[in-house]
Amino acid sequence: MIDKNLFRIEKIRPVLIGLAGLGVLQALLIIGQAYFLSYALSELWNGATVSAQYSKMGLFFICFLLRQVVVFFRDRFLDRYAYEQSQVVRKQLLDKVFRLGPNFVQKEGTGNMVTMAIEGVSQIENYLTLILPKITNMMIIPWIILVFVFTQDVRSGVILLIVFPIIILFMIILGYAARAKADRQYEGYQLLSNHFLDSLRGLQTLNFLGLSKKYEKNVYTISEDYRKATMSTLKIAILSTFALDFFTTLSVAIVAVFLGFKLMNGEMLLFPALTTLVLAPDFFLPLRDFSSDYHATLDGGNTLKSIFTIMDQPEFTEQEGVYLTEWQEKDTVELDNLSLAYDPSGEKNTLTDINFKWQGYGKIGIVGFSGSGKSTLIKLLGGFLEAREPSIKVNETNLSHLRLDSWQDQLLYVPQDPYIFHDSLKNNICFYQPDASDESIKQAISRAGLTEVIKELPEGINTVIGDAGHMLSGGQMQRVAIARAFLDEGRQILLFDEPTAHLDVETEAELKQTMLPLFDKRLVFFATHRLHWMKEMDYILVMKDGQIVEQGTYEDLRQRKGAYHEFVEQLKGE
Ligand SMILES: Nc1ncnc2c1ncn2[C@@H]1O[C@H](COP(=O)(O)OP(=O)(O)OP(=O)(O)O)[C@@H](O)[C@H]1O
Repeated sequence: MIDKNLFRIEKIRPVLIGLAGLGVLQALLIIGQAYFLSYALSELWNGATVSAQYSKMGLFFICFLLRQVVVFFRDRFLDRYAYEQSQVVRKQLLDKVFRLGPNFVQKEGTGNMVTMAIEGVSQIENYLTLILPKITNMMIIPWIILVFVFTQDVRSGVILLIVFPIIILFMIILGYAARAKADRQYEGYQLLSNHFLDSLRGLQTLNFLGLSKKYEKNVYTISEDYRKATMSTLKIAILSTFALDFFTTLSVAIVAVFLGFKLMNGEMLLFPALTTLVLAPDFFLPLRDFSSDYHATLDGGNTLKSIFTIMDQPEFTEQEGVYLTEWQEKDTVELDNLSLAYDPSGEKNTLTDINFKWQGYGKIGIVGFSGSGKSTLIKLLGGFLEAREPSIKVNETNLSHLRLDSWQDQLLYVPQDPYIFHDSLKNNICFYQPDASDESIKQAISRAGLTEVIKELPEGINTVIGDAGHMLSGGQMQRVAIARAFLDEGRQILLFDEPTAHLDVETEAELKQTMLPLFDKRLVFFATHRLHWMKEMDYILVMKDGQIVEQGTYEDLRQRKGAYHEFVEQLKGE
């Protein structure tokens, strides 16, 4: 019944112990309330004066007030604790997602990740605030009350004791049903989040293809499924609340009937009978509280479970103490029979038996058909992916991945679709070099062929671009990424993944002239379909089905008439 994931929340144990202490205090105050109220009423019944009952009534009110004060301060503390811990969970989640890298986000879905980190974390806050006091109260208060009831009337105690497990059994059965429904609802929620974001992103394409109407239906169906799952969870929730209310009311009524008979038969005095009767609803109250909020917390519990499942995802192998010095002429990098899979637990490799060695600076071209593994190789070199074995050798160091600050700080990565932040064009260009001088920014802009583009922007270089800002074309975005590269001359290792795929031939030819000098005295990996770049490369890797099928200099490959030649001929034929 208690969610194991709760124990993974920071400082939860002292909080639970504190809540248990408050539970004991509340139970004593409940008993105090019932005791003094019943005492005063039975004295009045026996003919005592009202004024003689002031002290008992005063004690009753003190117990009552203290109980409210305890609950008030407990809830205030829990609100703060739940807020703080939900922020901690959010931070842990984001740190973990950063460590797991972009492939993980791709696999899980960006929409799902975003809702989990924003709305999901609020659900966790709600979950903690509701569930923690309910659990501790349920485990403590009824038992203390029960012990007291036994001291007053054994038969009533026995009735309460028998009914308690029956209600728990009902709660478990209905709870399982509700959980199954809530799990389905949560899956629907994740699907809906991903689907919604994908649809928004793809709206332009869908419109273009004339498919937006058809897709509208798709979105409607998924939303409807989610609505149905929510309604079905609610049905169970309402049913279980009704069942619990019915059983607890029935139990209190049975206790009342037995007490009534005993009173009529003169087997019992009014005071213990009244105390027992007043206490009976409070005996069941924590159980009802727990179960009525249980359904409201299921989504929070599910989010917590999903977040901890992400936290448990295996990370890249720890390579502590490895430090790679700045890349120089003498340095070597070697991939020795390297194999890699996006899903390391699966059999299928994306890259297989990759062998390649390079020393010092140089331009290495990577060519191959779509899906041959070029981007994957670039991502491996960028430290975003891990090989199956430690098959990467940098100088004398054997590594299974290059996610090392000392390596990544030297890198400059220009992907196929560079990410443009919602920020000014200037800040987007200064991404790697926030302190760059205006002069060097201007130079980088000019070399990346962005001068004319900037002239057309309403606020020039200070125009806000990216999502919800001024939109750039694919080619312009690539040029922003290339301008980043021009600006940061300190980085020695450049990784280009189709950096000119969105550019027209003329722009590309212009850019090529300014880009080539950037490659001097650096280690450059350049993946592309545009074969004219290969003439400029010192060495070429030809990839097919995740393997390097041929490698050598441009001249070598041309003369060899092997895989490269075949690739060129096929491209010509297309
Ligand atoms: N994130 C991913 N998860 C699982 N498989 C992936 C992922 N990214 C790529 N793949 C698979 O890995 C293989 C190689 O893809 P990769 O993107 O490296 O090819 P590529 O040669 O760069 O293609 P392109 O020229 O079209 O960019 C493909 O079969 C692709 O489906």
